[in-house]
Amino acid sequence: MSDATNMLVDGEWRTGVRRDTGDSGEFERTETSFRNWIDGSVPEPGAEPVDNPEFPAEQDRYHVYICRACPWAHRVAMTRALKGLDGISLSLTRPERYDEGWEFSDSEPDPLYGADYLREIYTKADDDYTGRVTVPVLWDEEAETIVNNESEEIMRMLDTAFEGNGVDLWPEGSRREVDDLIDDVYPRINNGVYRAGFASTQAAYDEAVDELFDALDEYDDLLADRRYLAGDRLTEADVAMFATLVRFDHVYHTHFRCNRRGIHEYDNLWAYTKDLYQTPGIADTVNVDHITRHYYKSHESLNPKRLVPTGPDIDFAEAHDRDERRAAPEQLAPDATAD
Ligand SMILES: N[C@@H](CCC(=O)N[C@@H](CS)C(=O)NCC(=O)O)C(=O)O
Repeated sequence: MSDATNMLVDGEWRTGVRRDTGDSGEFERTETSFRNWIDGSVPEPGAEPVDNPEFPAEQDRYHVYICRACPWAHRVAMTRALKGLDGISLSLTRPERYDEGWEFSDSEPDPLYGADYLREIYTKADDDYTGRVTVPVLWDEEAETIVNNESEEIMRMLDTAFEGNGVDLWPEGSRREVDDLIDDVYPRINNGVYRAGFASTQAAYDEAVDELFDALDEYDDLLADRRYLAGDRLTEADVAMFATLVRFDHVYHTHFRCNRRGIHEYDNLWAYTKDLYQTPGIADTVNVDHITRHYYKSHESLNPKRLVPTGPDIDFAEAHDRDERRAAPEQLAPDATAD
């Protein structure tokens, strides 16, 4: 079985490139390709800080390209905001992605090079590049190259290599637990919705949906007596989880057919989603209009008429009851980062 994608091949943009995806009808995500680390990053619990003078940890040297619709890019935008890394600049692609891939718009032009398409940023880094042109991208303005385009690694770099004026999302003492949570949430929930949405056989879809809702039920239970996934501190695991939960009812429920329940129908997951949304710095990173426009307009195979549904009528800013599960005091008031 194969499916078509648009990508760079030897630095040239190609549409409709066939990719093998296996016989089972299961969606398989391809690897990303720029995997450098900023000097001083700590990639894993117990690891020595990375020694890489090529990419020093100077905030004003770096830029992140994201799309507000993308859940992987969203983790990076949230980490930047919560950690208070104002020095790292950020810019947006337009939400829709058609045959030309991610585009910049007149209202949000590329601030560095005035590029029309994100693929120009990839070929500036490597004029022979073969691969998908994805967000997020961590760009080094001085070396004029992509440092890394893997969200989990960028999140970890922002958290460990740079001094921000906000909160530490990977606290000593819970690092292993946070990584175990991220490793559990990724296949079952973050990528679980995609496995359901892009399944191409009934069996693959059924299995993906069962696994997804088993995981959601489990996390709803876990959040009954703890404010955040790792206890009473907000961590990278919450950032990763929130990126999927905040998209769920508007997009994954309908577009990816994850419609057994909405997040607003879970007591704890819904209150938790509102709690995180209302954490200073987060709401500015959420753009429901970009989220809905992206998914419903960009995946022609799932939604050929590209109509954007108008519901559901839910409000992330409404009251929740989780305040009494207090966070550690130093985590309560990060300086929100405007972007
Ligand atoms: N592994 C990457 C995945 C990023 C990713 O798949 N981003 C999507 C948007 S949600 C994208 O840019 N897709 C473009 C494409 O596949 O051509 C990460 O987590 O950073």
